[in-house]
Amino acid sequence: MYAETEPGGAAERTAFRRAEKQYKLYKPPSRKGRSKSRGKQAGGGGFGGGGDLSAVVDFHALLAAGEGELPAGIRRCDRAGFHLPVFCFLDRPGFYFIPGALSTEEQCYWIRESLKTFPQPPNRTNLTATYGPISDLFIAAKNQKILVEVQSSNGQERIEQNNVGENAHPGKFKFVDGSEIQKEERPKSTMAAALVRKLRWSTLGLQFDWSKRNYDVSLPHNKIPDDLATLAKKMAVPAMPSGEEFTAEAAIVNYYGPSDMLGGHVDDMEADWTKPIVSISLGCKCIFLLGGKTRDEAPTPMFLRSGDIVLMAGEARERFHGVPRIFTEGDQQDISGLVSELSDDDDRFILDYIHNSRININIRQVY
Ligand SMILES: O=C(O)CCC(=O)C(=O)O
Ligand SMILES: [Fe+2]
Repeated sequence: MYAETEPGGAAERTAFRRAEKQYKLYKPPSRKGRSKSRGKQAGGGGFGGGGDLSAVVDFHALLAAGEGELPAGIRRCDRAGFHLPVFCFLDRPGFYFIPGALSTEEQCYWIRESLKTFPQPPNRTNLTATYGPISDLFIAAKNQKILVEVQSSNGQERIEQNNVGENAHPGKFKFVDGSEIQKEERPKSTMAAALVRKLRWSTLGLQFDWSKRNYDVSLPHNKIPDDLATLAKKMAVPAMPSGEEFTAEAAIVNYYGPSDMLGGHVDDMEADWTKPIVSISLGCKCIFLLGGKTRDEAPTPMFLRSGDIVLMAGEARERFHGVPRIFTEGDQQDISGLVSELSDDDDRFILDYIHNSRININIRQVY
């Protein structure tokens, strides 16, 4: 999603790139090997290397261990009046980690919203450039619809309108039932379920323009949903300048499949860096790298799990960060709470999706 700016060949020249590569290529050890390394996971800062996860900071383990057991460089920075435990790094001011900030029920709610509501026009997604605005993608996927091109680029109708049913939308593509058209009549067609899998991002509120790497205020947009804005305001408190309140104006929702990663980048398109980015993790566990102001500085790796919230404000806004690895295999996802909460038949599609996916909602005050 974030363009790789370094030319080919530069991939491993920096400490950040090396860490990215090492974690991206990490393979879980065999069961025997895994039991040997158990208990080594709550390491301190810095990238230990060696192809294992022993250097990855595990804030859930630190929370369980209690305050006396914190590794050097990590401390609690709970805020009076803020009801959740907060961790931070002594040498990374402006970065805050709130483990387990959301209940399982809240996580399920935001996963549903991320799949059903957030990709709805006028919000744009990575699919918009190819297919135009797509309405009700999630419902279409549940109903096994197919998206077909109904008008070729030269303007000719490909399919008679009366075949299309009620799901027509204004672009050149429409959802149809598989039974409604012959295979040979589908010059360009994709299962709606496959398109849900191809979702990589959606943008809420002020629309971010990835090609210009800036907000395009001329694009039509809805304001951030009230409940998301309220959540962000509440969770931003530990990182806010005292006496000020966070106003959610834009959000990027990232959807990660099994081998997806987010390359190291800095989010610098918002005017006031004293306000945090409020970043919510949902679904499969991942490794998050928090680096320095250049890629030469070795990043600190940490696990992000479903329900964790990270805040990046002030100096932390200038730090490279990224997600080199999500854990979709076997027992590594840490989504057992979600699995039991999503046991209704109605949630089957969501459960199938989240079994090997991660969603991140990061909310920003732009001005
Ligand atoms: O997925 C994440 O946790 C980080 C996302 C991020 O850094 C971004 O969208 O700018
Ligand atoms: Fe970011």
